[in-house]
Amino acid sequence: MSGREYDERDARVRPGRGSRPRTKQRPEHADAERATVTGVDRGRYALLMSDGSREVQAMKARELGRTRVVCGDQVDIVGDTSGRPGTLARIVRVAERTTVLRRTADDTDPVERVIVANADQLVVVTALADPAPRTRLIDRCVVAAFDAGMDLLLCLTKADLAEPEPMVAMYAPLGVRTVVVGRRPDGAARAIDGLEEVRERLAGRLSVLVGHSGVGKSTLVNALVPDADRATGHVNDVTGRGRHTSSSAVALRLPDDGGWVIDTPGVRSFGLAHVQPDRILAAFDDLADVAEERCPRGCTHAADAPDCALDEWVAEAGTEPDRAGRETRVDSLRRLLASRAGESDAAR
Ligand SMILES: Nc1nc2c(ncn2[C@@H]2O[C@H](COP(=O)(O)OP(=O)(O)OP(=O)(O)O)[C@@H](O)[C@H]2O)c(=O)[nH]1
Repeated sequence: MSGREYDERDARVRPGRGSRPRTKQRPEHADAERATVTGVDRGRYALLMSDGSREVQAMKARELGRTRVVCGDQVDIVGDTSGRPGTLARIVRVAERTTVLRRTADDTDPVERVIVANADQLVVVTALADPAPRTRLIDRCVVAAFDAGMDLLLCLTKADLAEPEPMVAMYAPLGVRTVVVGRRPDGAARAIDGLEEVRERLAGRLSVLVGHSGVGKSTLVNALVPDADRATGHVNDVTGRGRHTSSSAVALRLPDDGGWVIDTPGVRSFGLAHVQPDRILAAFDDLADVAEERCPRGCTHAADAPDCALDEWVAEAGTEPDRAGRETRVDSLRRLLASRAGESDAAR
């Protein structure tokens, strides 16, 4: 027996579930380090530390709940950030995104999901021939880029097979910048004319590449990033889950600090259902003014819209070149409005 009296210090209280004090504040993780997401595969993330020092594999911390983490995201990580084989860090924060690009909803997944974050340029790769250019994807990309606040670059490939002028002329009225590449006559696999200009356009930016199968996107990526096969942000075999699936996005760093490209294999278009037609019209400020002042209420501005003032505006042009210029602008707007509505090339 001790010589002192019992007091509350002697009472051992085991708090029940309900009374356990819970921190309302999430832990701050002041020691977290910043990294860029370069690849995603079923709950595992490939990251590159912001200082470029090492690649790290990570998983999402539980506290992030259902927050999606996508390629291009800036994240804060804790835990084992050594990047040594077999280690997994934890992602505890996702930085606010400057832009998001959404994949189109499809039959297997009716939800439009964010697939890339923080990209500032959308590069639509289109062959001038073999396969013949299809404008629908380009038009949809123009809308997606405008809506996401990204620049659009049209990269025309296979210039050795067809002249680029008609395509360049078609997109110039929309303010779309174009680069043209093609295989050199000597035919060497990685010898591509125009590659330097592409590099200049990509320098210092985070660009997303999109294109139909067979347009030469892989050829371009391999020429830009000579070790692309190794440099892909694939998730390694920490868990035996294997490589990224072919449809997930992968971020690649261009040599000599030349920027980043995100390749989106299997992603052929982007969701536009959330883009309001007014937002598309707003991209054409001259037409938006006319529409606001003179179109009937609820006008769709489509080619078959009754009393759409844009047709009058074209007819009013004083000179022939002026008229042709106005007509091209109106046609472009209508093409984009139709592409948002999901009309096919054939339907138009
Ligand atoms: N003539 C010519 N052929 C090219 C050029 N670039 C690529 N090709 C060929 O076009 C075919 C398709 O090229 P890829 O780079 O595999 O095309 P991709 O867009 O990556 O296609 P997927 O892998 O299906 O997504 C290949 O046979 C290439 O050799 C070019 O500039 N000129």
